[in-house]
Amino acid sequence: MTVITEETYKYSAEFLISKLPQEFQQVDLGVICGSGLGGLVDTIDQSTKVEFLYKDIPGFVASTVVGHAGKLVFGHLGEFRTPTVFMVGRFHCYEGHTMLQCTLPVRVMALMGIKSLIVTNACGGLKSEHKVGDLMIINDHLSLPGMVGNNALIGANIEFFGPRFPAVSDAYTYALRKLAFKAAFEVGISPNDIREGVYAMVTGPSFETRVEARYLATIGADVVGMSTVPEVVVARHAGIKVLGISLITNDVVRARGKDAKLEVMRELGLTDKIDTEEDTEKTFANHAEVLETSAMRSNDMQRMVIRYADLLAATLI
Ligand SMILES: O=P(O)(O)O[C@@H]1C[C@H](O)[C@@H](CO)O1
Ligand code: HPA
Repeated sequence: MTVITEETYKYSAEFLISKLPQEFQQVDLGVICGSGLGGLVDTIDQSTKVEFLYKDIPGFVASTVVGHAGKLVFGHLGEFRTPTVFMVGRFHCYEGHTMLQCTLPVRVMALMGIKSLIVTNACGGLKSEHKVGDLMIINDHLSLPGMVGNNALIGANIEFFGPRFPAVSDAYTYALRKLAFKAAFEVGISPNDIREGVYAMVTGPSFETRVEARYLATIGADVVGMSTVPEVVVARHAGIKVLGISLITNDVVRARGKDAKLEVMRELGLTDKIDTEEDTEKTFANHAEVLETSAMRSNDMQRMVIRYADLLAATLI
């Protein structure tokens, strides 16, 4: 396995800087586009944008998931033309990449000067009040892998980026969350369609079982996904402020599912012995539905991110 050291990050950043025009050698904002959400780069000034395929950047691994283009794009975002670097497609642990490989681009962005990062993702909603297509501003996360030994910062600490024991109890900056809601309302997103809550990370790639989904909801999660948290932890370690936006692309199964015993009792006419009625509702998560919902809502999310970038550029946060 390739060893990733401080030099690896610096080498990647120097490679990019050597190929970029002056205006993008230092960038202010980073954006990580989740499943099906890469269309944001079609909204930037196409005449100045510069693209690199991940496979051509030293240190980067390949992106293998449908809906993740696999390119790093530099461009001007919004009316204030904020110099921005976009990851169009991210790396996930379930692709077989380590946490260090998945988060390498965040440290490269840190070396290129970003002070602020927007992470977006597609996720499953765990709460009955969620609707498919709702947006959620992340206000906290629950890292299932991180809690059981797969934290993105495991290994020798690179002091150059940050301290051995960084605090992440306030990983999602309050002022940025406020700015994101302001941006959302200003572009016409209804308060009924955007929420604030907790993102739980699981590694995937299998979706949750029904009881896993109930468990996640019980321990405090509002939505569940397979990414984001490692990037956020590494960004916070490097002192980068983070805004997280989730798009609820599917309703995660919370029902108990069909009860085989009851069904057979019904079939044999033993109905007088049935004393409970089980919930038989069930749906199955699938990646096609995730991409379909992303496509449906990506326009709103793009307008919100553009407005947010302008509000951010106009403030001192
Ligand atoms: O990159 P994100 O977190 O948006 O991708 C989600 C999680 C899985 O990779 C995939 C499941 O459909 O979409
Ligand atoms: O239901 C889900 N579970 C986990 N990850 C996801 N990413 C999109 N939807 C889901």
